[in-house]
Amino acid sequence: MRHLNSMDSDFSADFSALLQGRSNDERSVAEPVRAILSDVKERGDVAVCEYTERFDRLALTPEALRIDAETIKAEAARVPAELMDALKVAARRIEAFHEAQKPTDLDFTDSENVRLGMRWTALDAVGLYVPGGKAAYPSSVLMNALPARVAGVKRLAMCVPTPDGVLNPLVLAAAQLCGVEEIYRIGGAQAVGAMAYGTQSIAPVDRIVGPGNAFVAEAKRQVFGQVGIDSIAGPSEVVVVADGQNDPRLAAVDLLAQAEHDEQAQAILITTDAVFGDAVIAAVAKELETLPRAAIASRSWDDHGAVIVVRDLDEAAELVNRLAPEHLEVLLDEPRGFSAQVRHAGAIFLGRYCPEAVGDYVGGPNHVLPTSRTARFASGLSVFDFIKRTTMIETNADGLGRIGPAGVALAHAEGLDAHALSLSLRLK
Ligand SMILES: NC(=O)C1=CN([C@@H]2O[C@H](COP(=O)(O)OP(=O)(O)OC[C@H]3O[C@@H](n4cnc5c(N)ncnc54)[C@H](O)[C@@H]3O)[C@@H](O)[C@H]2O)C=CC1
Ligand SMILES: N[C@@H](Cc1c[nH]c[nH+]1)C(=O)O
Ligand SMILES: [Zn+2]
Repeated sequence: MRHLNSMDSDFSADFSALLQGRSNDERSVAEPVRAILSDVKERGDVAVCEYTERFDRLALTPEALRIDAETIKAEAARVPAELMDALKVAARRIEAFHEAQKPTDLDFTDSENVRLGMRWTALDAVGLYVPGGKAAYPSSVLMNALPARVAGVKRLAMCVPTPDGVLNPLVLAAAQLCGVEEIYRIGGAQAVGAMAYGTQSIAPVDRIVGPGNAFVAEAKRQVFGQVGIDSIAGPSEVVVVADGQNDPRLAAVDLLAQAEHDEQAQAILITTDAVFGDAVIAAVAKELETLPRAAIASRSWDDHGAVIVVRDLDEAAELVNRLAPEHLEVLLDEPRGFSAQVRHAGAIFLGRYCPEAVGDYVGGPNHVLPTSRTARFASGLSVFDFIKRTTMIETNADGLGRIGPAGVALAHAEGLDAHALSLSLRLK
């Protein structure tokens, strides 16, 4: 864990090193991912099966890649009723929030008698990546599938790794709840490749969405162009901004809630109170003594964690904007003023009673969010990832008569005479 203080003379260099640190890690998986993707592209199912045996310790044949309907039903039926109820609470809230995002089409006739429009159409086929290497993510099934359903996508194909062949009943129950029936028990770069290029038994999709570890995130980056992707949603990150008026244990568990996802996850505390910062560091160490996933969380905290002491909240906001974190928690009495200064963050959690875990499960907004500072230009998963725009122009002799001459002039200026003729021959 790095312990920085903005008043120190070497702060600027240390902070830059913190910004740089994780992107170096990410680049290291680019080559292995490239090799896996090209192998899957070339050899299809056979390659997918081989990588699944190697990385998930599961021997498969092409016929067994897909989880059959009977198995889905039987596994989902094992989920206790209380857990099913919890899933439904989450699903209801996620669905309602995404329903509210649906945009309206444009259709109007302007003053020059030209009718203009823009209409939204759902994608035909989408691949949903649900992570499952170090933890199972039923919540990510909901976050992926519900916006796609709300958007009206026809075909939803889902990939979820099943290490050692162990199926997660709640993951399958969540898929069933969302009406997802085409599910493959594969993960990692090989699953992304299979959905992007298609194999003998998996038809290609038009866009791949969903979170995953560094291999999954890099694979999505590399298949972009062949298919669309949502964003780079890699190993989780949180920045917690807190004054000294918080319980150090609460800030500590918020940081660990992120660290326990992955050794590559990143949790950063920014505080105006140095004594509080020290108390949080001690509280993290104490929690790690008993946390079941301490092995993962302590690697993440040691390698990528940071506590940054700043002069004031304005400086905190500046650093948050440079970090462009996936998640930002604002543990202040008046969080709105602070959050108004933040331009770059995937999702913001406001107030002392709104930890990020609210958004991971039951808040409503999506938890599939841009990582590695990509929140500078990217956004979390939403209905917009499952729809696309088509623009429309309709006019008649009158409308063309009004706007056509300017088009003819521009066509001549570009030296494109057929363009000019195409307009001028229609002008009276
Ligand atoms: N940014 C976001 O919105 C979210 C991110 N996450 C992140 O998703 C990730 C989930 O990670 P995992 O549990 O690992 O599941 P995962 O499903 O993303 O990755 C497991 C797969 O990684 C591949 N893999 C593992 N080691 C490999 C190696 N040495 N070479 C090639 N491939 C390898 C395997 O194929 C395996 O199937 C975490 O980092 C978590 O923070 C989770 C939810 C939301
Ligand atoms: N924290 C994860 C999401 C999550 C799923 N389950 C628990 N947490 C992320 O958004 O990166
Ligand atoms: Zn989480």
